[in-house]
Amino acid sequence: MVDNGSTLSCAVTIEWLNKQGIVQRKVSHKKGFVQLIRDDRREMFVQISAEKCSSIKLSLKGISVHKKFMNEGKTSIKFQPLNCTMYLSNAPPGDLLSFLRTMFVKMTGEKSAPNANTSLRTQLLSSKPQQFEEISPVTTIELNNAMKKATRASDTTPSPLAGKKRKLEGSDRPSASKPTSAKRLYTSSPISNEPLDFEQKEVLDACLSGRNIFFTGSAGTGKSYLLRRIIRALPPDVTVATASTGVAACHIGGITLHQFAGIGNGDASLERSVQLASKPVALGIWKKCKYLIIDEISMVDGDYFEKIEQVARRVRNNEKPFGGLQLILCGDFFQLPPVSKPKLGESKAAPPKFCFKTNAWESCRFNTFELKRVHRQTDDRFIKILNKIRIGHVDEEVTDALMSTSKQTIERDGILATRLCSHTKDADIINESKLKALPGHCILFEAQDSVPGTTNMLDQQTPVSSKLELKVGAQVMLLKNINVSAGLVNGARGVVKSFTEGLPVVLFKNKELHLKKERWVVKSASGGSITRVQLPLKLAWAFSIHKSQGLTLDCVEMSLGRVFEAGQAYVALSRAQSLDSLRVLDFKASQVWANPDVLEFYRYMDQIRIIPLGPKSKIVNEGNVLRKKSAPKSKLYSKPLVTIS
Ligand SMILES: Nc1ncnc2c1ncn2[C@@H]1O[C@H](COP(=O)(O)OP(=O)(O)OP(=O)(O)O)[C@@H](O)[C@H]1O
Ligand SMILES: [Mg+2]
Repeated sequence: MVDNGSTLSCAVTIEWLNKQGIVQRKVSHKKGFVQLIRDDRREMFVQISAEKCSSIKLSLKGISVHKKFMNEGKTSIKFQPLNCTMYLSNAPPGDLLSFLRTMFVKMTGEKSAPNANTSLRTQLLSSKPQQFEEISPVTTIELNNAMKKATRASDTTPSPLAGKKRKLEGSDRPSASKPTSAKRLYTSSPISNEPLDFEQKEVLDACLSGRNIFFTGSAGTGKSYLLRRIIRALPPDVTVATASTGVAACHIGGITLHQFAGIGNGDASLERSVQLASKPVALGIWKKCKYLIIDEISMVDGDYFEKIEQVARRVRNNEKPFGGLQLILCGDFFQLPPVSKPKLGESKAAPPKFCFKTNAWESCRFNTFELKRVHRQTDDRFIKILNKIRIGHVDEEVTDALMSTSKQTIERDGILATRLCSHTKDADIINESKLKALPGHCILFEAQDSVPGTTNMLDQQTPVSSKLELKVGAQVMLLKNINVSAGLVNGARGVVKSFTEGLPVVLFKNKELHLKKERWVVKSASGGSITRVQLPLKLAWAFSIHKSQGLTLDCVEMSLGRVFEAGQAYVALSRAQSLDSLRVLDFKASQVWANPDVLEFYRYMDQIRIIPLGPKSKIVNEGNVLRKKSAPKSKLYSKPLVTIS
């Protein structure tokens, strides 16, 4: 549970060593409870308890903490005077971070505590038994004081939590932009830097209550943002974070659903799929997993979803839905559907089958939530327009607003708009030809991959490619958050101005940045890590709409004449942050439609109130797709169909 930071539930092992360094006593709890407390002299202790065991108190005087793996839910605390070490593992990373921060902040403030100087003699002479109390939550003042002290003392005096080696984490990296673990203790704080809105908090609490959860919401409501927080609130050893596509998986630090399931593309028979999932590595993961998280669920094929549900029950030997796993799914079915390919011998692909149409979905009995507060856009008018487009509703207001963007100048400081294309090939051709047309030589940046033979896999699963060619004048996009407050975030657009020491200098919105290589870590299905080191850039004259799903883009233009999927126009338009940073070249109402199955699904979802389509609507069913033949003008359509509160 996320709390005030003074308690932690995780696996705990404590080892006491003798003078020769040999373990003379060891205590291990798979489900331990660790709490920060202090006695009446205000001395801080950590208390370790577990069911049916007596608790242990260890004084926090003279400790050193190894925090390098805190993001993986692991840390060790060495109690020098007691000659013992406590190993914490499988801790929800967010909780562990709060816990370490509370410990650090409280210990930093300790010297000024009023009772701190009470002499030991007075204490010993006192007839009162030693009293302990819980540590109170960290206040903003305490946090700021601790941060100031840490900054002042940096690099000279070790902090109370400094590890023995005090090696800056990441110093072996080619980039200096990764914060140290000590700095991350403050900056990646789940309370200060990554606030959740009320709706997001509600979903987080529901996820921690053990129920199967599906949360949805329009583009930019912070679904992926919240998912990252949920992942950090769950015990990492038993949590598998996945997404339907490699890039989306990388975005949340996970693997693809296909990698996790280990049954190939799911076309094999159930028996064969069970055999595949029963291979040692795959089986180990299936059995260990307790929480299965899937982002961009709209793109998971229904048949595949059904297959993995059956496989889960078989390999986990448990007849509950998904073999008793807790499922946390997230996505917006009004965005891109599963990619359906023609079956062998057939010329046309079958209409996409969504997960929500399967028995497996039904059996999971999801608690469903809809996030309504949009964070990507702030302009209410644009949000309203996007919400209409989402459900395939185009009226005069929508048409006028989008058509009026067709001639506006959105370019600034030589940064051109990114063209979103309905077909991947078109985007590739535009990028290649524009780069070729620039004067000067190309500089090639090749990725360094930690495991040979993983180039294709890493091309799929990281946003950066193995080979990147750049010239002065190249239009690029930043692929990592470098400095959030300065706007140097994933999706920021820029132009290459020069090269210094072989590395590009890029001008982003009024901000020049000397780029360095960055590291991407991809988890392999067996739990290992594969890394790619590359510049966090990609050519950005054009992108495919499919590749843009999930992104927030600075400055975009699009021609939607050749869109071929329900929701494709919505995905493209909703990447923009405002109408001022968007140019739609040839908008027509016919480019926008929603899938009728999706409309039906949302209509009946508990939390969503959809005003029924009226009899005057000119909505025609074409196969599996709902197309609007003309922009309806009736009064009925002057209201958005989805009520937005
Ligand atoms: N509670 C919040 N406070 C501040 N910013 C937020 C919050 N939630 C989300 N954001 C920001 O809003 C933007 C959109 O978030 P995110 O990409 O998670 O949305 P999404 O719902 O996953 O969108 P899409 O459906 O397009 O994938 C991001 O820049 C994110 O950092
Ligand atoms: Mg998202």
